[in-house]
Amino acid sequence: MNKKTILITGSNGLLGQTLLELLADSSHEIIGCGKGPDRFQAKGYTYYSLDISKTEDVNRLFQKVRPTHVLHTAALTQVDICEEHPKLADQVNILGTQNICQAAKNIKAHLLYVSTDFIFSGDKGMLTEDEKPMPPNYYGETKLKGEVTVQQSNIPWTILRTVLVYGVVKDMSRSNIILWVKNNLEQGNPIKVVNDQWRTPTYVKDLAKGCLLALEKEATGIYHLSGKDYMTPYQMALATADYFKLDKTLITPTNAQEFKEIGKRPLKTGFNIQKAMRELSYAPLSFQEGLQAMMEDITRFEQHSEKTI
Ligand SMILES: NC(=O)C1=CN([C@@H]2O[C@H](COP(=O)(O)OP(=O)(O)OC[C@H]3O[C@@H](n4cnc5c(N)ncnc54)[C@H](OP(=O)(O)O)[C@@H]3O)[C@@H](O)[C@H]2O)C=CC1
Ligand SMILES: Cc1cn([C@H]2C[C@H](O)[C@@H](COP(=O)(O)OP(=O)(O)O[C@H]3O[C@@H](C)C(=O)[C@@H](O)[C@H]3O)O2)c(=O)[nH]c1=O
Repeated sequence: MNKKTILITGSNGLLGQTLLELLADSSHEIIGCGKGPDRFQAKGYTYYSLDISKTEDVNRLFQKVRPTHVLHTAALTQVDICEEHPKLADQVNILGTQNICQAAKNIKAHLLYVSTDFIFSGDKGMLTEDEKPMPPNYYGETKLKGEVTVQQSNIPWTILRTVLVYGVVKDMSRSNIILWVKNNLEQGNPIKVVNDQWRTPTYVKDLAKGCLLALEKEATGIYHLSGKDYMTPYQMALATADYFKLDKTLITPTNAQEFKEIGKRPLKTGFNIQKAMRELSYAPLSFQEGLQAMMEDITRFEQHSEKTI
């Protein structure tokens, strides 16, 4: 196998830290980069602080480490912040991706860009890769602009779209619905959860494995990498309560009409993952298996933190 130099942007994030964990014993050279200091703090990679919106910094790092493959996960992922602060979203998700694209082009690297179901309108679920994008919020618009930049880059490119990622890593920059449900129910807080949005929730390790399958196979084009169960957040919340043996009566169904979020969420998304299963041998866990795997991750972190106290 030819040795690769894999640079991961946003390596402090949920997906980024999971990738670093899966690549810990890789024979390739692994480069992590993110805003500020390294928050994963483990072995097996070299970390550089990099704000992707700083064009010169991006060029300097790429010229220094000369990655053969770039896994671009960095983004402003808080949908409501993107809606309220569009210029900040532009800086990170549009200019940042332009910077990564140009720097990758200068060294002829293979660019793999992680994108989202939020580029789609929400009129139709279980979407294939050729569905027409129509973003319902500003975050989705910026991620779609990133896709267009990548597709026009004239270097080997891969777009890896995913949906409602859940999981746990050492130091999280944002929560996710499963952790949010679990933590609220453990504290006895009543929660209202929408039952008219539809997703295929994705366990973060499945997503990371899918990204690495595409990278190893040098696959190009667009792939949908998500979970395989088509569910509402309300169903996810009930399943989470059942799994962690928490009080389901604290969960009340609501709908997107009543539950107002600043950035409009698409009603129906969810991905048809047949292409990734066929061409990448992608094989995600079921939601139940994902909860089990996440539980094991949480236990491992709790044991690790007891050791380090
Ligand atoms: N989470 C989800 O449900 C979904 C995510 N995606 C996509 O997957 C990718 C990874 O998401 P996920 O890991 O969940 O999100 P996270 O928010 O956990 O990770 C994103 C990372 O990007 C970093 N980042 C933000 N701005 C910059 C910047 N200017 N320069 C460098 N790094 C920056 C963040 O830094 P910091 O930690 O300092 O904030 C964070 O570590 C994203 O591209 C997202 O659009 C797609 C669909 C669903
Ligand atoms: C906080 C909250 C969320 N929800 C529902 C609404 C929403 O559909 C779902 C997820 O909640 P959030 O709004 O936190 O997640 P959201 O910002 O919708 O997550 C998105 O993140 C970006 C990065 C993506 O790319 C998307 O694929 C998607 O995963 O849970 C409730 O029903 N009640 C609540 O109180």
